[in-house]
Amino acid sequence: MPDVRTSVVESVRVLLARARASARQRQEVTKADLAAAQARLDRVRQAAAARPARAAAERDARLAELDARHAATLADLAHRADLAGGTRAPGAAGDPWRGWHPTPAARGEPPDLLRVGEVRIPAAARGPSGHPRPGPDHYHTAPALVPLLDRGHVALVDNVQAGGDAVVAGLLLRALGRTTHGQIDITGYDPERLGGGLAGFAPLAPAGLLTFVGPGGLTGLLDGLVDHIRRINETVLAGDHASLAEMAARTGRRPEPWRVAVLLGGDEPSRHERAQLDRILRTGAACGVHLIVRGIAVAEHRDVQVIRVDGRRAEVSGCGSLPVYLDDAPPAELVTATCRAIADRVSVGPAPAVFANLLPDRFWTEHSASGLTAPVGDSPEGRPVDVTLADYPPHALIAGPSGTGKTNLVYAWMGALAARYSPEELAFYLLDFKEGVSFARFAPGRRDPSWLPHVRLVGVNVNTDREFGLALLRFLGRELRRRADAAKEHEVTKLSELRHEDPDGHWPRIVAVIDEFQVLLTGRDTLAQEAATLLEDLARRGRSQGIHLILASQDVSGIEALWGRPALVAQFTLRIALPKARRILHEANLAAETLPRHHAVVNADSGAPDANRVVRVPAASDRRVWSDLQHRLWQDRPPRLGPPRLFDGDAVPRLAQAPDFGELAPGTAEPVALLGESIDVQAHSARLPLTRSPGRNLAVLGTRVDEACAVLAAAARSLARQHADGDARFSVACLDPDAAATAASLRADLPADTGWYDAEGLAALLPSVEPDGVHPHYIILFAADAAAARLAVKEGARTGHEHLRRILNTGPERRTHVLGWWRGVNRLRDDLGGLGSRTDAIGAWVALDVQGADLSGFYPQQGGPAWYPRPWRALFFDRARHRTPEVVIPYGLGG
Ligand SMILES: Nc1ncnc2c1ncn2[C@@H]1O[C@H](COP(=O)(O)OP(=O)(O)OP(=O)(O)O)[C@@H](O)[C@H]1O
Repeated sequence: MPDVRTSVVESVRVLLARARASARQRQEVTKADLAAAQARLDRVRQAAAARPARAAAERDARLAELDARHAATLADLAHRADLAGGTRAPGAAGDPWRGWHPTPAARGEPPDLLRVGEVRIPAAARGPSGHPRPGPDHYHTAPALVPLLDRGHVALVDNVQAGGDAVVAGLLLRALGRTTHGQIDITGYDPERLGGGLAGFAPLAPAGLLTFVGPGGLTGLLDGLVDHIRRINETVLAGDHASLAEMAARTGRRPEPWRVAVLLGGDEPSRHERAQLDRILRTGAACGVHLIVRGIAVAEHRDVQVIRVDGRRAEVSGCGSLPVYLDDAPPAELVTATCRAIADRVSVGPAPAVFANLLPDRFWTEHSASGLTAPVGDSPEGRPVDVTLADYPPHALIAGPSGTGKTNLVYAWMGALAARYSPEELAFYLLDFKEGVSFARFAPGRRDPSWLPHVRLVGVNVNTDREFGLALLRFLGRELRRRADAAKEHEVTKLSELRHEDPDGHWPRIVAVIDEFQVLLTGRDTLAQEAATLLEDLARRGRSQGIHLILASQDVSGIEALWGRPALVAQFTLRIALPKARRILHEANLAAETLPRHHAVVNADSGAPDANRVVRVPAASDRRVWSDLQHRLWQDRPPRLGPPRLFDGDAVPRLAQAPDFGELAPGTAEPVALLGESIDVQAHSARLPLTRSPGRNLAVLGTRVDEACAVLAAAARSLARQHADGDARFSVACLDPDAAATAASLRADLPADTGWYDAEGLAALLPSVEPDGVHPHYIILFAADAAAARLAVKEGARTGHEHLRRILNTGPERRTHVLGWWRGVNRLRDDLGGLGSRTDAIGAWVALDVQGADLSGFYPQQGGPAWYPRPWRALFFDRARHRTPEVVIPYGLGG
């Protein structure tokens, strides 16, 4: 007999080993077996009691020993079962209702099992006779868990209403608490109590998370679920994954919600309904479709847990014959409060897509010869939505009212592209006409020295500097010609062919992004006209040369600016509409109207309704999210790639940092005065060559002292850099005390023999200037007009003005140049001899706060140039070189 007992315990051990080996999944079965072993043991004991008395002592001793071992094993098993239960039903899946709160499973983590009560395992306690005696105070407990989400279905068989209600409510609440808000769709079919059975969950209904189906609706409900299963199998799992759970574990993405249908009684299902029920029970779990059925008999299936409820007690099929004591129903207020909180969260919007999902496993593996393809977000089913720029579609228009996420979408798209294509394959040129610095993050900054290696140019705060937009278009136009010429040379027409013919050439695809591009095209001036013409040319011919434009705009006006040019618009076949964007899609295409927040409609067919693809756009604006990616790419940048050119319209450039200044050296045959920074792509300086020809003088015009001083000082400093000591003569006259500090600091930087004059000194200097044609002499006049009274006085036979005019007229040919500042155009005219006098001695001028019309006397075209003065900008015109004047930014004073 002891052998039998030993074997009983042994078999329990085996059961335990199996249970552990199968990841404790079948622990409930083990418990059942254990209970059976317990029963067998009792029977053995009874049999043993009938044995002759002389065996009793020995028997008792052995029994006692067995009992002790058995009790220890049982306690150990029960303890482990309890622990295992805690692991398999963590947090909201198993916590007691007191203090319960949702604890959604992490991304990719399975929601696992749900607790319905506790299993009671009788302990091997001893009665007064010394025999073991199971009793209510002598049992071990372990959680009774049932598989639902991703695992199966639950069928309740009960007579007593209250117990079953508690199980349904408990299961639903725990399921809601274990999943991310809004990831479960519940459908209630409760024909007898018309939804009363799920009343506490009603707050989920307005958020669309709970739907009630009326008494006649069972067929439709089951048909709908079967359809979901079919669709998910066909299009979501698509043969790549066995189940949504496996897909989530492997990819971290779960594109479909769980669908739980709660069927609470009703008439006997029809044959069709029963067939559909069976289909769902067989195939639903893999697709996240689950049933909680009560009062409807369902076929036995391994995915179905049957709970036979009898008041507080129940038998749960997974727990064998061990009794289960059901938990109380969750408190009504806990149910409603939880549901309300979930509904509130969901109403705010769907769970956002994730930026990391746009990035490939391995960076820089794609080739751009035939185009650029990258996702901008997920489809509502969770699949990446790829967007292509290639021969077709070549260019994109993005539209959406302010704050709908255009910039964010551009970031997401750029991130996805930059991670796929190396800087050899892709180059970005970025321009933001909005106030603010949204693209500045791509260039090195004070806080973060990294940059996005693909970016060659960033223009920020350019809202008043439309010239910079024009400069970018001109630059791209030149690049287009360069590519077209290279293609011609290789006897091909397209970038893909050129790359094939010239595999060693550097021909990345160029993507130029212009945010708020309409700023460039507004204003019916020559600038807008030239910009539109350039844009049209780029749009038309850029497609085959790998130059792609992405234009973004807030409102209709931007699009309208283009609309006047149908040929231009037609090239932008890729349209991206953010919520409530207007006129970007086809007229009959209203998809953007109903788009939720952080979504976009991507349409690669000029907005035709059939080509709509809805995209959930991830948050890519967050600096941390972005800088992680940027740093990775920056670390791997090709060594030859320097930082991008950053043009910041709010920044004041420095002469000392100007590339053109750095290149100046003594010995230049033809000295050049640098006047300020040109508004162009390469940060060149505006140059005034001081050749030996008539008119090579400079007049700076206007009342703004700092800017005038800045221009003159830059000119003088740059000239000084081109002459060895003693090679050239500098004379500085400062006639306005406000300019004294600048003039003095300039003088300190010029050769030691630089002359320094006031009005009196200037009057004495001018008659003595006799150009020798060998040594250059630069006469720098700060506020020349302030000396007018003194220069009007004769010095010998001539007035100071006459000497000045002599120098202006004849000096340049003999290497003597006047670089002067006059505080008004008329004052310059007066110094030149008054109205009607010749102005050609002033071959170049820089206008500050001077109206264009006032410059007409110094400008070849009637009416003067179009110039509306603005702070720290100047208009530079050189008769010898300019057709139209150029806007320059004076270099900052002080270094
Ligand atoms: N898909 C998204 N997910 C999360 N947050 C987003 C998303 N798109 C935009 N946002 C956030 O919304 C705000 C506005 O976005 P964004 O600046 O991109 O809009 P915009 O259309 O460019 O606006 P504006 O035209 O005024 O510049 C930002 O704070 C951004 O972080």
